Amino acid sequence: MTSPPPFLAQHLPLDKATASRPHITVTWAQSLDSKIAGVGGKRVILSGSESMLMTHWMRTMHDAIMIGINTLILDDPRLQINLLPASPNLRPPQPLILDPHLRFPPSARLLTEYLTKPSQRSISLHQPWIICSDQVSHFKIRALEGSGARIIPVKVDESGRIPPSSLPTVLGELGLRSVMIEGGSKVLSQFLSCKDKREDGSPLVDSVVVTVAPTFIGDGVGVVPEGEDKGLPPLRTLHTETMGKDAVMVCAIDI
Ligand SMILES: NC(=O)C1=CN([C@@H]2O[C@H](COP(=O)(O)OP(=O)(O)OC[C@H]3O[C@@H](n4cnc5c(N)ncnc54)[C@H](OP(=O)(O)O)[C@@H]3O)[C@@H](O)[C@H]2O)C=CC1
Ligand SMILES: Nc1nc(O)c(N)c(N[C@@H]2O[C@H](COP(=O)(O)O)[C@@H](O)[C@H]2O)n1
Repeated sequence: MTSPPPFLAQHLPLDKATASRPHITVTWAQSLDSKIAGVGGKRVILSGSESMLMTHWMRTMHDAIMIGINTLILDDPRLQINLLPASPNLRPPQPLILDPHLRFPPSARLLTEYLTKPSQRSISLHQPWIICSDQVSHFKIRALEGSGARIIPVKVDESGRIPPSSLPTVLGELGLRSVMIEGGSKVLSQFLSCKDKREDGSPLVDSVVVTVAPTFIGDGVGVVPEGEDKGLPPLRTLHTETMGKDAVMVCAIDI
């Protein structure tokens, strides 16, 4: 595959995205029993080669990619596009980590690769940007900045959470026109269940892309955390594609 799967371009209207109305895609890979990881958050490779390649295409189509701090700690991901053909026109997205308390370990691959391969900066490696609570101490912020990450303090609600509905503003201020939210479970469920609409009346999340792998995990991490499956919105299927052994669904929130 030398260009993105046509259904992605067709059903993710990223060309319409602007900094004042960034496109928000929520995406994950799950088993038939709705799990995204094994016991204790052990990473499981669910996507086959075809759907994983599709995920890398989707990464390069977005300005940014966002994960929760637990996923960063458990998976130590690179969030790269190494499965795509080498091309100066294809860039990985800007990594954003949702990390209210600054638990980000300086040993994370996202940071160490950025620091140790300076020739690849701005080409294939981005400085990790960490979105934290504005209640975090300046001392903690300076320490992590000193390790090489960019820290972005934002307003939190009474429970210390960054309200999902504030994401479009945060993205706009950072000059990012689109984000692909890749997980994990807590992040996915919060963004999917956010009932606040955008200023134009549209749902917060524009696109939902789910890879379903024909496998059962059993005990493990669900798509939504246990007990938090209330208030999830109805979805409308825009497209289903078979990719190797997997099924990929593109949906929109139906409100
Ligand atoms: N199959 C797949 O496609 C994917 C699977 N995964 C899997 O998901 C698992 C991790 O999921 P999970 O444990 O739910 O963790 P997450 O990766 O969702 O991270 C959760 C943490 O992120 C912070 N956070 C989340 N939402 C907010 C918010 N609104 N405001 C502020 N902070 C927020 C909190 O940090 P704090 O606790 O500090 O408050 C929270 O505990 C891993 O096992 C990973 O392998 C991950 C991505 C994709
Ligand atoms: N699309 C997809 N399929 C799977 O089977 C997965 N386990 C994931 N996980 C997500 O990808 C991140 C790791 O990606 P890299 O190895 O860095 O490319 C992981 O942290 C999850 O966000 N995704």
